[in-house]
This record gives sequence, C-alpha cells and structure tokens, in this order.
Amino acid sequence: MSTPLKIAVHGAAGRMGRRVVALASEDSALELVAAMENDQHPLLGQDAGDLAGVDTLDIALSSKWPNDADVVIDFSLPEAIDRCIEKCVLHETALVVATTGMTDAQVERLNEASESIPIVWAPSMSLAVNLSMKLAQQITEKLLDVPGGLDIEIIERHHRYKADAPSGTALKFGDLIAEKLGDDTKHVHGREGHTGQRTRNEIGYHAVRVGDNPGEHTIVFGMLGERIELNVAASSRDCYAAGALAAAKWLSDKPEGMYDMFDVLEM
Ligand SMILES: NC(=O)C1=CN([C@@H]2O[C@H](COP(=O)(O)OP(=O)(O)OC[C@H]3O[C@@H](n4cnc5c(N)ncnc54)[C@H](O)[C@@H]3O)[C@@H](O)[C@H]2O)C=CC1
Ligand SMILES: O=C(O)C1=N[C@H](C(=O)O)C[C@H](O)C1
Repeated sequence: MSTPLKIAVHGAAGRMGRRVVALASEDSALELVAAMENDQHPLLGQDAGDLAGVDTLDIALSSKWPNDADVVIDFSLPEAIDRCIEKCVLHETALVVATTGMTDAQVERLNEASESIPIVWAPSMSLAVNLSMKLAQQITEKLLDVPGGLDIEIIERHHRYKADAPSGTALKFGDLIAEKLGDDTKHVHGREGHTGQRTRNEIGYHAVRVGDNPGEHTIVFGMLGERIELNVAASSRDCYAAGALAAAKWLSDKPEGMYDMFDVLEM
C-alpha cells in the first residue's frame, strides 16, 4: 500500500472545512495532519474529527502551521489568504485554494507564488459546475449571431451567511462567457432606477441570499421568442469538498504552476 497523502485544512472549523475533514477521514489514501484556524477561534484545541462529526482524529484545531503537510486545502476567508500563501511558499507545500472574494492584489500574490509551488485555484471545485462552465461557453458560441440578439444574465443563489457577492463562480461564468462574446463585454451588477434599455454587449449578475442554499447558478440565455436556462445546483457541500480532495491528490505530483479544476478534471 502506498503512503497516504498528508493534507492540512486551512479554515477547518468553517462550513466547508468541516466537510473536507469529514470526507478525508473516510479516504485511506489521505491523512489529515493539521486543521488550521485563526488564532482567536473559540474552538482552538478541539479535535477536528469531533467538530466534523466523524471519529476523533487526534488532530487539534490550531493556528500553528504544520511542517509535514504535502498539500494544504484552503477554504477560509480573503483576510486569511495572504498568510496561507506565504506559509505554503516558505514550506514548499502544494496549495488548493477554494476561497473566493480575493482582491486583485491577492490574486497577483497567488500567481507569483505559483512560480515556486503548484497551486490549484478555482471558485468552484464541483464537477457539475465546471462542466456547466464549458456548456455555457458552447451555448454562447452557438448563439453569438442569433437573429434578434442574445441577452445573458447570471443569477446565483447562496445561503444567508455568504460574505462575498456575486459568487466567485458567477464571476468565472461571466469571464468565460465574455471570452466568447468579445472584448467590449460589460459586466453589470444588478439594476435599479431608470436604467434605460439593456445594451447588447452586457452580462447581468444577480446575487440572491436565502436560507441554507449551498450554491446554485442559473445562466439565462435570452433571445426573442425563446430562452435557455442552464441551472446547476448543489444539494450539499460535499460536491465542493470531494472536488477539493481530488484536486489535492492530482496536485501532489505536479511541478510548480497555476492550475484550475479544468486541469484536474481534464476538461
Ligand atoms: N471553491 C469552492 O468550491 C468553494 C468555495 N467556497 C469558499 O470558501 C470560503 C469558505 O466558505 P465557508 O466554509 O462557507 O465559510 P466559513 O465562514 O464557514 O469558514 C471560513 C473559516 O475560515 C476561518 N478563518 C478565518 N481566518 C482564518 C485564519 N487566519 N486562518 C485560518 N482560518 C481562518 C474562519 O474562522 C472560518 O472557520 C468562502 O470564500 C467561500 O466562498 C465555499 C464553497 C465552495
Ligand atoms: O460561499 C459558498 O457557499 C460558495 N462559494 C463559492 C463561490 O463563491 O462561487 C462556490 C459555491 O458556490 C459555494
């Protein structure tokens, strides 16, 4: 039997961190070596397995950075990402970044870090979402010259606790669609007041925050007389957690560089 891959989870007490810990604990190819949290977290010292609702794993929630992780999986917050990048570069540890809402400067730091360590960075680790992104590009391409024109709007729905809007996934859908629409695409966030008629070259974004929705994206391709709605919805967070673990395994033998879930899923 080969040695299990040593993973550390950054943001381990969060909604996603707990699911990553839980799914990793069921996988004999993985060994959890650290569960990191911010140094003020009230649950520091508690067992990561207990918190995730699985067996006790003898890994305490801690703010200390581990020396022995092969891959760090990050589901934290933008304010925590800089230290995470720094530490992974310092320890030469591969990094899976799932956190959304980073600033442009943070994205630049992430890109710089990828010159020395392998990184998978994706706003959605879900197979269905990544496949839908490819489908959205294909639909856009096919409808580019549709008589009467094409209107594309992105509606995303998430739980009431989500801190960033629109979702990182909605923004990536928009960027991928804009690649097909052309350089003059405008990204319009919500509408209010006397907006005038919709222009031809815009993508509209609408962020809905309700209840406990773990994530849903609808891409509306509106034409005169008919429309297509591409809907992709999570029924639990495990699609993201499983995708992140697959990304960690895939990344473990890769050289430094920036990768995404299209690379992991060979799409
Ligand atoms: N790429 C993907 O597939 C997905 C990405 N996300 C993103 O992942 C992030 C986390 O989402 P949730 O788990 O729902 O949020 P959450 O708020 O439940 O969890 C974030 C955790 O990070 C912790 N944290 C804060 N500062 C820290 C620090 N300095 N060091 C270590 N940990 C720290 C918080 O204490 C919290 O436990 C969000 O940005 C979300 O948009 C969420 C789901 C899927
Ligand atoms: O915060 C969440 O929950 C999610 N965030 C990601 C995003 O912003 O795209 C991915 C997923 O939709 C869940």
